[in-house]
Amino acid sequence: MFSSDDLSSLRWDATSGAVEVIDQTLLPHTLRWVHLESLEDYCHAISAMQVRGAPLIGITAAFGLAHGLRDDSSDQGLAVAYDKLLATRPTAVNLRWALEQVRDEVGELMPFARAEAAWQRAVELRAEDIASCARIGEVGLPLLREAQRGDTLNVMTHCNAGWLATIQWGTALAPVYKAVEAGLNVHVWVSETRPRNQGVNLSAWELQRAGVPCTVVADNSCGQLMREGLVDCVVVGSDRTAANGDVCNKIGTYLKALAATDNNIPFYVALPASTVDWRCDAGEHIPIEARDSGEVLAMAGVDGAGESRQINLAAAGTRAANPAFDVTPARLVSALITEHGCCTADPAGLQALRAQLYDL
Ligand SMILES: CSC[C@@H](O)[C@@H](O)C(=O)COP(=O)(O)O
Repeated sequence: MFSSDDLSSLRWDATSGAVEVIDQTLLPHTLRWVHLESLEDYCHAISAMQVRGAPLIGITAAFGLAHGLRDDSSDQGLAVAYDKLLATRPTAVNLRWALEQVRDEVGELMPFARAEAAWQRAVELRAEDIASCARIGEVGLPLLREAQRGDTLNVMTHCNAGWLATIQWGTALAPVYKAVEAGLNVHVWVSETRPRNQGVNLSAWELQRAGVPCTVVADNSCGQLMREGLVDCVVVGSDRTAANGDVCNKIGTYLKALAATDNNIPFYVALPASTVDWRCDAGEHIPIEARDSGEVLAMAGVDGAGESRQINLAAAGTRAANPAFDVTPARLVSALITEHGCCTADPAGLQALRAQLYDL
């Protein structure tokens, strides 16, 4: 029996040791679960973005490392699987964090005991992620209440930081789901998030599925909506937040933060503590993934008959650049919403969070 309920992005079967994930490259048109049966399957799922979103990337990698240890639990097997998984995507720090959690758990064990211990740790990390995200929702809810100016609470989000990007609840969307649960009249502006379209393909899909009213807009529309007073607050997730409060997130986040600041609109970043990179003192040191230019020059979707199609947008030979993330300076972030409470996005706020985490 697979572990999870309906609204979960990764499920596992305790008896067979199988793991399944939703293939997010097929959404919103097709909901298909794929079995991950080898270390290579896990690496492919992360690098091809069948799974994506910082927390989900981390949990998937944790299960991947456990799977790799089933095949080779020697020191060398552990190192090889760790390195292969770590190389799948560069920006989301949860990948390294989750791999370290598993490696630290099993590294000192005899090889024969490693695979099972790694599996147990991956299962725990999955459960912890669900609890953290639910808590992020609770911590963020009062901020959303405070931001609401009319009958409807209008939240803007970017990319997908909902349950598809985590296991359940999400980060940025967790307070939204909690607000709906609390009976607030919520509407979400979903920016499409070119070039991979996580907003229109994933956030709109999961919000609609949950019955939350939402409207997709082109990325370029967001500043104008803010100027017109149609946005009460912006909430986004993060792939890596530096110890000074600089926030790295999906490309386009920075522009939203600038527009929000210019319009006196709160700009919140929701993230689990595992997304803070304590070894990184400032955003400029965060590696920004450069993805294939084809993602900018072509668009995928389905035609009127429901057939998958990829269409070219540009003339042959057109050059494109595709930085997948940007860094929003801490000064543009109203607050960080974590499972441990809210903190200011500055060295003091992060230091206080760290002290809470490590009992300093
Ligand atoms: C809870 S997810 C926060 C971020 O990981 C999310 O906003 C994002 O940027 C995801 O990027 P992606 O390239 O789709 O993995």
